[in-house]
Amino acid sequence: MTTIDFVKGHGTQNDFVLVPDHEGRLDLTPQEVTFLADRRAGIGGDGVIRVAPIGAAPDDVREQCPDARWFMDYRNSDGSVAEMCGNGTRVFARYLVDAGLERADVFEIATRAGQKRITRFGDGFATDLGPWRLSREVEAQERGMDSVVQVHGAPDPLPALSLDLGNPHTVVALPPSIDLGALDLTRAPQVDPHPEHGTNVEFVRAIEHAHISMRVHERGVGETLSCGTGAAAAALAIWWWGGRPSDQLDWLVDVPGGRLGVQIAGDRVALSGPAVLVARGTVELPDPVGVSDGA
Ligand SMILES: N[C@@H](CCC[C@H](N)C(=O)O)C(=O)O
Repeated sequence: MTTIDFVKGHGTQNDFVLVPDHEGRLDLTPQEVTFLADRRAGIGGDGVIRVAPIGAAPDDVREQCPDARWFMDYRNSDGSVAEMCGNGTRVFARYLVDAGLERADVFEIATRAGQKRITRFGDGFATDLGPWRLSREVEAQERGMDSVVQVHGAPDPLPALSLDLGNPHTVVALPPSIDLGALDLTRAPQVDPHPEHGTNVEFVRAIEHAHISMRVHERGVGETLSCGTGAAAAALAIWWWGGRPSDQLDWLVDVPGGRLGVQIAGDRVALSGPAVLVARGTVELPDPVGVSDGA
């Protein structure tokens, strides 16, 4: 039986189990991740974040992140690895600062989607998510959409735009006839064409100038109460469809778990919002499947 420390935190109720691994010795298996993320049998979270020193990161991550001291090793609750997690970067930053591992107001962290700059911001942190791009540039420019999404609660497939923020997103602007709250996201929306590596799907309703609300179905998780990269993708898609107005670069994105800020700067985008740690303790990891102590 292996006992490990954990810290529980969230950013706008996108919640994570953080696993401090300051020596870089842990290698969490998918089964251990699903156990930690399990809300009944384990601790519970949308994702699991191992806090590892940069020296313990994969070679390609270390090469891309020359100024980072800590690696955010992010996994979805189903045990899959994701390249990026926007809310996760802010909760990871909260952990590093509270633990005294980072003392500056601005510092870099390493992710599988490259180095991200963190800045202290109000009661939370802002993350420069870096460059974003349309996943299928040519078609999207011509038609403003590149796929369709079928979701329970909408009678017909809805046009959508795919964006890459280090991880994949598909954004749907809901027509006025469909209530955002009426969508059934207990089942995964069907995206056509189906992205090879899956996608996070955001459903968006405009509220007013540069202010939207959103629900999300996350790849590897299900519906979550917030998604940071998803909020950035949603603001970017609405901005794109609106003709990229130069006076609409600072966005508010309301999610079921709170409110996020998104700042667009050309081909880069930043995310800001609160990040809190709420609990800490120790947990015994279950024995690996098929291994018993012989008792
Ligand atoms: N909640 C995250 C995104 C987490 C990863 C995502 N589920 C994926 O598989 O890409 C965020 O705040 O960005």
